[in-house]
Amino acid sequence: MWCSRMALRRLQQVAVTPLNMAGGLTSNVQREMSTLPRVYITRQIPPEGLKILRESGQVQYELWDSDDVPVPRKELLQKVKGVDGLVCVLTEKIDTELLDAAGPNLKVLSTMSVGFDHLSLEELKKRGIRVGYTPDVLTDSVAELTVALLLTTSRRLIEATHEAKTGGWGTWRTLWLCGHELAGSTVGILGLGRIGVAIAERLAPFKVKKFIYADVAPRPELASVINAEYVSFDELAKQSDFLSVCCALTPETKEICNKDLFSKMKNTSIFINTSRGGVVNQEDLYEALSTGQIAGAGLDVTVPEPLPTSHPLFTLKNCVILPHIASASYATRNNMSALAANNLLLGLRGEPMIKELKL
Ligand SMILES: O=C(O)[C@H](O)CO
Repeated sequence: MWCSRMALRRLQQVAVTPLNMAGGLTSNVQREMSTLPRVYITRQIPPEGLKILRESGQVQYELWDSDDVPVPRKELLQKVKGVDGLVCVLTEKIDTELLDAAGPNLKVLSTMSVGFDHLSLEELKKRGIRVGYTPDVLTDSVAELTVALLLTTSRRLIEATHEAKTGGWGTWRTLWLCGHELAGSTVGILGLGRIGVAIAERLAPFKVKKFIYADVAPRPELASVINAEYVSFDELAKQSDFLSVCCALTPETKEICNKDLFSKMKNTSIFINTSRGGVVNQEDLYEALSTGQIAGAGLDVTVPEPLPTSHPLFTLKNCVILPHIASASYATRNNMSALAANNLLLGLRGEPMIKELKL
């Protein structure tokens, strides 16, 4: 079964280019098209982006035509040889090995993600490769999911549906399945950016008493939108009833949420992470959750992804784990794919991209 599915995928992995889609072209047109910049797309991205590329007439592209399995590394290293542009998603490591395999033609990389921890920025910069990414278009979707995860965790919804379905629902009980409420609480944001602000804006109507945030430096403009107070990392841990992680994963933030942070949090606090799993030391989180150091955790991101079903975090009732779906709405994923396509085309034309990383 596995073999035949793999074989099918191989068959699906077709080159979709303006050339082979047009059919019956004159040799002049064919010659013209063969000089178009070559682009490899590492995933079957949502239709909006593909449509933009197809209708641009500006590139010839080939894609790994599956959304279910990532392109195998070996295949990827072959396919990128000599390309002018590359569209990737967050599962592909764009590192020295890959850039060497691509060679000197590669001018533009466009990732369909706001996160860029899968990219070796230094290498890209060294080689003068421009990089597009997809912030802003996913802010609403990520904020919405963060609120859903926070409420699911704090009000113990997964446990509750499980009890209801499996016979644990006896008489109405006074303290059964009690959780922690947002009204009157202090919400802390680690890393205040667009997404943190959007989360706070959505939580404010739940009668949150106070928003606080920690970051490398105060961000008065953003903070004023949600009336948030800048505090130290320690104060963030101590004061937050709900702590939402919104910072990017960088060498500085790697495992910044560890024993030290959890030990300072209240044992009634809820920890939420919708940024990157690498920001958290998962052994320390397990310890904090299993010993009651903190009340609960909601994670949309883990290390690794997928998190093996045998992972100890899955054994905990007070840990809600989602499979990295914060931006997963049809509208947002299409917008991300359109932005990634437009960034690529602009980059290949030598024009400013809509959203370009400053390297
Ligand atoms: O980096 C991103 O774009 C997100 O994690 C995907 O939703």
